[in-house]
Amino acid sequence: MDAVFSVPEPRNEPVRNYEPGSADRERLQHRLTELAADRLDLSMTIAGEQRMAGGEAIDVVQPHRHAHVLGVTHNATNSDAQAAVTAAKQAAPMWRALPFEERAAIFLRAADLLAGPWRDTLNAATMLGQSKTVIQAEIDSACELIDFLRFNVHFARALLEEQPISSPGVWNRFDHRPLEGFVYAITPFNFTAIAANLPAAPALLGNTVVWKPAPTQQFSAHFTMRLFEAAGLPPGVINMVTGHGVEVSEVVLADRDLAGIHFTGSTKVFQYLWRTVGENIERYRGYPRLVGETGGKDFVVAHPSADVDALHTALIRGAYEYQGQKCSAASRAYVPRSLWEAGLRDRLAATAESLTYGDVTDFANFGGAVIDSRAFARHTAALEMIKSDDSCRIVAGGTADDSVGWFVRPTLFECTDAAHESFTTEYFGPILGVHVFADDRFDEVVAQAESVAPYALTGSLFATDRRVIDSVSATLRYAAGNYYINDKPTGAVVGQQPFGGARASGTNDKAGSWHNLVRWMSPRTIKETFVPATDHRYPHMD
Ligand SMILES: NC(=O)c1ccc[n+]([C@@H]2O[C@H](COP(=O)([O-])OP(=O)(O)OC[C@H]3O[C@@H](n4cnc5c(N)ncnc54)[C@H](O)[C@@H]3O)[C@@H](O)[C@H]2O)c1
Ligand SMILES: N[C@@H](CCC=O)C(=O)O
Repeated sequence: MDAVFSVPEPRNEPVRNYEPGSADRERLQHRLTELAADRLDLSMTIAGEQRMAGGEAIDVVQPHRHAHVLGVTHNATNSDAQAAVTAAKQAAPMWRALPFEERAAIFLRAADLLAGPWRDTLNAATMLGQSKTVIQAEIDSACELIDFLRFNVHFARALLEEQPISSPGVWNRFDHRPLEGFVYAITPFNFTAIAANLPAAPALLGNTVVWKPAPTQQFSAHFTMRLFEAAGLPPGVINMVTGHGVEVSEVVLADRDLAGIHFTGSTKVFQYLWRTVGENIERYRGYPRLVGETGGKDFVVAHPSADVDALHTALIRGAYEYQGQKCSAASRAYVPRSLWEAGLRDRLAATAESLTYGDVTDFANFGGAVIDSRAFARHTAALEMIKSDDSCRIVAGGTADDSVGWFVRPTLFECTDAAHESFTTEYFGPILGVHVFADDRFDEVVAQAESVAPYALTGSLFATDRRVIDSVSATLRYAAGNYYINDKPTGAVVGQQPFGGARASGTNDKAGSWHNLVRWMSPRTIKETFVPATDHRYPHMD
């Protein structure tokens, strides 16, 4: 077709409420029951074929009811990884030859399928497999993923329009090529939307992908792959391998055609990937693009002028929604003594104690369980360390119970030592430390908070004094890639608050924005001269 297409204008997908008695709630409950009754084979998908990986079996369970197995997956072996790499390379010429509009249509169709008939499936799978409440699943596996798919098309279309200027007699053009080779997408357990976006964004731009989801997210990843297929994604474009990834990386990171890594997860794993790519650098055809969004130690700083009601809600939601398992979760707060002792401490403690964590299929619960036994052990160790340290004092929670599910109570503790390891280490659970300071030490506390942790992902300032907002925002300019004024540090919306952090938190390539998409293109500059020179001499030579 000869046309310069425009693409549909994206709008953020409205969040549904699932109130008691609503049709949305009834349908979702039905799907929850259906999915919980199954025990799926959670296979790989390579060149469009589903087959079980060759390594040891891994049970995928409900974290809030760990005896309930949702499905079984297997660790991918070296030869499974090799098959996925081969499939990605074989599909590349077909996929990159397809016009952008055809590729975009597949992802726009996936968005519409997810907004409609697939919504309950992805939400139910995310609730059961990752222990998200209905609202946490809805903002992730429905709205954020729909937004990623639609906004990526919009931003990619704008990037394709970027063209150089031309002088008389010459036509200069950019050919926005996909990368030469394949992309390795490695994704975390905690967001179904991130897991889907990491392979989808490079694929939209014409790259083929080897995708390795987290085993603890494999249940919703399985349905995500089916969604892409239902939308018309050709075989081999996204090849999903299962398991822990160690053997997959042995093959993928050594492959000459590795063109990029799209990673979200812990800082430690990203540093391993970066280091290994560095060690292998002479093997590759080019320089692999390394995009990684990683851990955080996200802060809330309160000024004495802060609105206490807003601060209270932001701390509770920011720290305890999804059991503190958002990379953006508030895990350290700095609160002036005047606010703390005038009632904020008691109020926060009472609210934290009142939060119910339980089976997420009971819609009355505020939260579920932490993801697995490894996370549970990390949190219980942190709680023991905090309890045994004289500079810290538990104000609420502090207990955990893994008899039915991996439950860690919402925990609030005070710590007099603002450099304590609990203010620098990411635990990734519902554990919030508060450093209470004399009001006249505010500037000193902000300066210390700015760089005490190695991360720079999200952070919030609560203040009503405009001069304070101005000066603190300047001091904290590099302390967070997503910085909030009078709001919680979680809940970024695609297109509105492009997400990502710097320092140890990642490469800050802002998922769901053109900043990220541009990493998956390798422009070729074309100069065409209409009437080329026919004499090699210059006028000054006459
Ligand atoms: N900055 C962000 O946008 C963002 C978003 C979500 C999560 N996170 C971070 O992710 C972490 C939690 O997620 P997680 O527990 O899934 O992280 P993780 O680092 O343990 O795992 C991430 C992925 O890497 C895989 N992996 C581990 N070793 C590997 C290897 N050698 N080769 C290939 N793959 C390998 C895992 O199986 C998983 O798929 C937290 O640190 C959190 O802050 C960051
Ligand atoms: N984008 C999400 C966090 C993603 C990481 O887990 C938020 O803003 O809360």
